Amino acid sequence: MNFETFEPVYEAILADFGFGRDADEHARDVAVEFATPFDLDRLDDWRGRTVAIAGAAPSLADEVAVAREADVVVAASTAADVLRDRGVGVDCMVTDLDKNPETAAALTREGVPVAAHAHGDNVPAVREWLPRFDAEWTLATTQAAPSGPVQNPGGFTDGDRAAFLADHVGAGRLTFLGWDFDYPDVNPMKARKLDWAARLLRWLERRRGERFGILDGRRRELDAALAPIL
Ligand SMILES: Nc1ncnc2c1ncn2[C@@H]1O[C@H](COP(=O)(O)OP(=O)(O)OP(=O)(O)O)[C@@H](O)[C@H]1O
Ligand SMILES: Nc1nc2c(c(=O)[nH]1)N=C(CO)CN2
Repeated sequence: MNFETFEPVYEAILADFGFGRDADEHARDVAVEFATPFDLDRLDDWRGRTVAIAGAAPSLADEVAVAREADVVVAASTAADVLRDRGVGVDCMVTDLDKNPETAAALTREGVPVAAHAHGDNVPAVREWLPRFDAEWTLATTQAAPSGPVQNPGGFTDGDRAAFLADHVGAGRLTFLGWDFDYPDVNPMKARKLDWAARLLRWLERRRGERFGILDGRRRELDAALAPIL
């Protein structure tokens, strides 16, 4: 997805959370200082393949078979640790550097691509961690307009950004593990972020002409939320 397509939804997210676009742009500009270009053609082997998108819901531990069956595994944030602890290799990690940046740094040094996200509320983490990553294996991302080496393939939370990245590089089928939109033990901010993750995934499945099972029973409500935006 390009930024022009993503922008109306981005604007709606900013308005809903009260986040500032200028703060996101500042974060992006900080990331530009540390990032080097990452050619997405390097993810060419995802094209047409089954890509598993691992979220970090507690259910993840019981669903690792979905990852084992996929051709490519993309892990959001702490999902990378859960999968690796269970012997499942991760082909890419997507993170905004807020929980397990050590894992992300280690993955880059192992030659695993990490999509590291800069946004208005994580500038200190961007400054601290991007220099510790192996730049060759780091894809710097923004939710604002792309600039220089910092790209925006679409999405908002770590998990849905993983799905948008897979879509962007031509994934054939997306499968999901570790997603639980009803998980009760999340704070109100996290719950709102998960609401947006669900809306973004609904938008993505509509664009792809696909059906993501994790959205079953929610499509009417999600379409109603998306209608005024799209
Ligand atoms: N029940 C759930 N609890 C937490 N994350 C979930 C859940 N269901 C799906 N996810 C997805 O898993 C991703 C990783 O979650 P985790 O809690 O490890 O990271 P996070 O760094 O807090 O994520 P974010 O900053 O994107 O909210 C989330 O971004 C979300 O897209
Ligand atoms: N400005 C801002 N942007 C974000 C934030 C956040 O807390 N603040 N959290 C995200 C994923 O959790 C993604 N983007």
